Amino acid sequence: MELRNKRIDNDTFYKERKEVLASWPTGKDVNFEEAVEFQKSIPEEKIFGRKLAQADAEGRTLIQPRAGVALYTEHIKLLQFLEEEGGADLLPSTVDSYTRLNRYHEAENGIIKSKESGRSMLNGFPIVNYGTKICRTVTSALKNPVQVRHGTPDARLLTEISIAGGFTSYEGGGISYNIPYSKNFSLEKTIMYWQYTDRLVGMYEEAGVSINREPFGPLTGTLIPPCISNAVAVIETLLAAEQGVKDITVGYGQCGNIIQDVAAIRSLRELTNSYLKQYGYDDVRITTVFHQWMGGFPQDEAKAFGVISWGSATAALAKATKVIVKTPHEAMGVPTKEANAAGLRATKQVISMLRDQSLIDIPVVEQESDVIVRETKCILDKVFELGKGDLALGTVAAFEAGVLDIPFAPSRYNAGKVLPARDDNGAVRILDTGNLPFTEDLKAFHRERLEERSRFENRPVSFQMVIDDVYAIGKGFLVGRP
Ligand SMILES: CCC[C@H]1O[C@@H](n2cnc3c(N)ncnc32)[C@H](O)[C@@H]1O
Repeated sequence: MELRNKRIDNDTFYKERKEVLASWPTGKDVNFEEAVEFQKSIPEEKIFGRKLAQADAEGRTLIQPRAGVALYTEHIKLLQFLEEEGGADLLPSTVDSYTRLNRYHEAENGIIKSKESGRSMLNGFPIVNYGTKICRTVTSALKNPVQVRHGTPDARLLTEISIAGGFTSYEGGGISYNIPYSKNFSLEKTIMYWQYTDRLVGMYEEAGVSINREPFGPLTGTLIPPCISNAVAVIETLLAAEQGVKDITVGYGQCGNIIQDVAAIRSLRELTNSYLKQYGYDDVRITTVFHQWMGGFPQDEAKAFGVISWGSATAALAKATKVIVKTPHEAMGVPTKEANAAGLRATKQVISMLRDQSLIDIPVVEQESDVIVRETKCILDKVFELGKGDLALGTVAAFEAGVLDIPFAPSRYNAGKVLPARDDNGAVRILDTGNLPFTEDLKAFHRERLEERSRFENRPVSFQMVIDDVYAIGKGFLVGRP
């Protein structure tokens, strides 16, 4: 089948579905009609998109951790602890790395070794190996809505089992789970794989079951200019809407300058809604998610709580619908349930204290947001032009041309020409725009902001600034001063 941004027809979908469900034994337990009935039996308060919509209407920010362990009995205890002791409003199931690479045999071994050793030998929850029934045991044991979080380029089987298993939200996208995660995965292939995922979600929607979708906002999580992550979020939203998805949460990873971060969320919401309207998708509900600091974390737990609280404050002041919470064990690895719950409580404390304040309409945020909107439009207009109106084709062509270019991404399909660096206030600017289709005034804006830093630091604008900014985090700073 040729790549096109066109709704997959039923015959093509069902033919592909046969292969997908046959790719691991647990696929045979998935029955669409039965799964629709199961999803319809899930109580209202556990439908992910409903809880997001309610919070968004009330201007509240919900808190959600990442969490996943190998043994499903332990995974239930972990998630119950996070909602009881952590106060999580929304729950995850973070999938292990083997499953993300479709290496289910190794995930199986991980489960066996975890049983033998009594500890989790996987860095997440192996949904495909457990299958529909055990996933339903997990999702039914919890009070709050549960979302599948992962990083899977080919997530077709994972989607089937996740939704049949009672999860009501699903993260990822054909760009955001490929370019920042993989070296050799063809972008054309992963966009098509994720059109399958979104078509399946569309079919559940048409059967009366609403599943929330969440493109992965932070990308490589390292100095990503908001216009680039916003462009990817809008593209994945439009591709999903074409397949019938109706409930989407667009996301962004904290960069560190609070004005820019608030403006990023404001512009992301504005851009996503305006492009959906422009392309005729009038019935898609949009919410936003802010990811707490995705860069390196201090080992010292007190300092880690400082970073967590700073991200919580930014999420609240940006009026993000949801914030993804880090833990004081971030520098060490998979957190204990106690550390994970502590991160949640610290976050909720700050979110609650700031719930009556907002920075989204202050002039400096509006100005920054306008710049991000203009930059993102330059990129998206070029993407459509390269695709001669077809967004999927335009996306592949845009990466080939470096019109879409994600800093520090491992993928060989990524040009890697764009070089970000922080300005004197720590906002992420673009030192080398590579082939980004910016207007001259936008290029001048970035140059001026970096020259301001150069004057302050008495050194030329150079690649050294990029290196210093990457290393600054480990030293507890944002701007890498000489
Ligand atoms: C792109 C997401 C990276 C983040 O995802 C966290 N993460 C990964 N796996 C788990 C897990 N099994 N439990 C709790 N957090 C987890 C990492 O710490 C990192 O912050």
